[in-house]
Amino acid sequence: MAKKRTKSKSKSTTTAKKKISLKPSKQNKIIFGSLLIVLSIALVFSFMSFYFTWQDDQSLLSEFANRNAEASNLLNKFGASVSHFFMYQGFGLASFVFPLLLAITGLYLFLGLELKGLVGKWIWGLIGVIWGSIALGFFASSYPLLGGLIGFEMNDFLQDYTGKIGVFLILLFVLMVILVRLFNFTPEGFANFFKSQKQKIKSDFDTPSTTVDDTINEIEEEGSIELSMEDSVPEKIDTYTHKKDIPPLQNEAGLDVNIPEEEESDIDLKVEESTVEEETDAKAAKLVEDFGEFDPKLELGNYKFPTIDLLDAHGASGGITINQEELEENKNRIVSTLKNYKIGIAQIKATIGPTVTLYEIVPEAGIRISKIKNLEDDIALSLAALGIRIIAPIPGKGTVGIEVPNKNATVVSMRSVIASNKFQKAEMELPVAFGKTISNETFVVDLAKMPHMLMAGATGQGKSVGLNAVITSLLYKKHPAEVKFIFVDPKKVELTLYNKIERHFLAKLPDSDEAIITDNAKVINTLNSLCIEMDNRYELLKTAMVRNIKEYNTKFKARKLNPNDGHKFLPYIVLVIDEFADLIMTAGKEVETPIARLAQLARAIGIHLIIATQRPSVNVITGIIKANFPARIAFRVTSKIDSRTILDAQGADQLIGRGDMLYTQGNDVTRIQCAFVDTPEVAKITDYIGSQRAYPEAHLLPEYVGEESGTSLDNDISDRDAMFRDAAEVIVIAQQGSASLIQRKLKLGYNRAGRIIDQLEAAGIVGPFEGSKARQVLVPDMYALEQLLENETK
Ligand SMILES: Nc1ncnc2c1ncn2[C@@H]1O[C@H](COP(=O)(O)OP(=O)(O)OP(=O)(O)O)[C@@H](O)[C@H]1O
Repeated sequence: MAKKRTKSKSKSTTTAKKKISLKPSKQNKIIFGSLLIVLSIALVFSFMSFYFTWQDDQSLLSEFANRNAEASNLLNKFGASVSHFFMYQGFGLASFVFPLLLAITGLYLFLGLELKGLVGKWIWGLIGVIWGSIALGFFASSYPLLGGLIGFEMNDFLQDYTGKIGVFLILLFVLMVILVRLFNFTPEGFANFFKSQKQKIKSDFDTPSTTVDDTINEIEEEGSIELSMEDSVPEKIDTYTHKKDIPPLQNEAGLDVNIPEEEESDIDLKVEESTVEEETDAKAAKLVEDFGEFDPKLELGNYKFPTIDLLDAHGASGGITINQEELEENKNRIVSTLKNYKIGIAQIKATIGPTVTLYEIVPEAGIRISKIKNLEDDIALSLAALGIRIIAPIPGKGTVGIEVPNKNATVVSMRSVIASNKFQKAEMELPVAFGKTISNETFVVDLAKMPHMLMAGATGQGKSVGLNAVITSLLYKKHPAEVKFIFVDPKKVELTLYNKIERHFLAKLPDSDEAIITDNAKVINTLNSLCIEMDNRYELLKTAMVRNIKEYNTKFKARKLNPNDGHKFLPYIVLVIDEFADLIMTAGKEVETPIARLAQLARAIGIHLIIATQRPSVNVITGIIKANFPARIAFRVTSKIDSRTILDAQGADQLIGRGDMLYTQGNDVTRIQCAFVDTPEVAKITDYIGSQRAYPEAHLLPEYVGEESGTSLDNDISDRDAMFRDAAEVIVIAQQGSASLIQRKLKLGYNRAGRIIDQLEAAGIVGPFEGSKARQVLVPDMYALEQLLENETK
């Protein structure tokens, strides 16, 4: 029953809604507008004749129903009654405002203008009516017809409380409010108005016919003129052209008839500009109305995101296992250890995390935190546990933190972090769920904001798992149309699983067979191709007049960017490089330069880099790389120096391994237990995605013709570098084909030496590029070189 009632109720509300939303048709608007205009004319006639006939008609007022009774008013009994109501019993002469308001409303309807602007007019009109009737009641109290009954009574009422002077002042104040708010009255404008009037009159006398040019000159001489509004001109503009939203027009509308031509054309220009923009907007709106917003996911519209049951719970029931005894024991050890160093504790608090428990200590008054900091190593030694980290003080808290590993660490499963509310509800571009913090909160960050990530850790400490956690997070949240990965995997085994999702999620060079890059030489081409992609994307952003990929894609989805002009939906590109050390050792500058370039510039256009390395030494993580990777992750490393290299702080050497990691993005260092995702789980996910309908091929990156590809080498003797012969000699004597040797011996720049090496290759003096090794020298000695060069010139 109750259900029925609510049903019927909701039905009635929907029909009511429907009724409300029914817009009057254009015809109805015209009819209603005409009715109001006619009514206003009738009122004007009635009101005007009322002043001549009211005495005659007064006796007839009660005989409205009597058909034979005839009134003297121009509109007979109707006119007499309405006028009596408005003029006599109402507001007197001020009632003329009503037909004016009716006429304006009628015109708005008739011309089909937006009715929003009417509200203000009615409010100001009613204020004007009340003010007018009171003012007339006050100034013409002996002619009560002028102020009407309301004017007379209100005036009387006010005078009883404030006296004549009070009423006068109130009227003056309200007049001021009306002038200032409605007519933008300012003292300067007032003065200027009189000044210009005076000058006009003067010039009228001096030169009877003033040209438009003269007026312009006058105005220019006076500089910028702030003019007060002049009676009905702005109103006219408002009512008939509805160009209220162009302030300059309104302000200058106060000018007399001699508005300088240029000013007018200036205004016209502005109007045109806005209409052009409006036009494109309107076009886009029309397209959106017809076809809906552009949906990049449409091509794979049936794509199903991986389900949570593809991931294992890894035995974790969700709770953390730490017993009270262990807590108590650790507390006692901390207290007694600190006591040995004469550090009293006022308070101690424990926060239990998945792998470590944080004991927060408030030292007794008078104990310096620096003392605890100095004793860091001794305390760690006394507590005799692996993986103790002391944070003195905890930033922003003023307490000292001691992190002690739990005896039984809890595995944080990827399943639990993916299922967490925080990840599911994350409104991020590229959400990454790393794991859980020490306070057992799921740690989710936006890769798009990082914007690049550096990951380091000794072998076997959880780097590959960490990389998989990042990739899995993105696979669970993003559609294949929104993100593309490029994987560089010199170890050839870690990322091969992702081959199955090549046509969904991977990007590759047009000429390559494998999407996952295992060959270091190909990395250089890919990086350079990414640089080209970056430049192309910047160009697109520039033409679209937006600042970043998010704005660009929003604009593209709203169909404001024409695909015929080269615009397209841009997916995010995530470049993942495992074993970066290996890469930098073999290719050096050749990878460092494009990586640094990408890291510096690619954030706005949606290219993000994730670099992982086993060896976080300074020659791998160079200054230029470090400076451009603000987000760093350290798994356990073997030395304090490595920790400093990666985090600019120590602590990574004190981690306990197995996914225990430190994350920093600036100053704060957060300890996190990385989520665990096993290879079989990744296989299940990639199988699940791979079995679905895919794009015809992987996302193609722009083509890049590498300098080392050999195809571009031409053996043009006249084009050779001046130092070519010297370089050849150096190489042959040393029997070592490296550009750096030429650089050193001949004191040349890197680029020039590289060019010379190319020319030497083309001349057959050195062999092709071989990655980490120096090039083979094909000429055994100086004699052979002489002969080779001589033969060339013949
Ligand atoms: N988050 C984690 N939770 C639990 N155990 C983990 C976690 N991360 C890694 N492990 C354990 O550590 C082992 C090694 O991890 P992983 O293969 O990721 O190390 P790695 O740093 O990539 O090593 P390498 O550099 O040799 O590839 C895993 O097989 C797993 O048993």
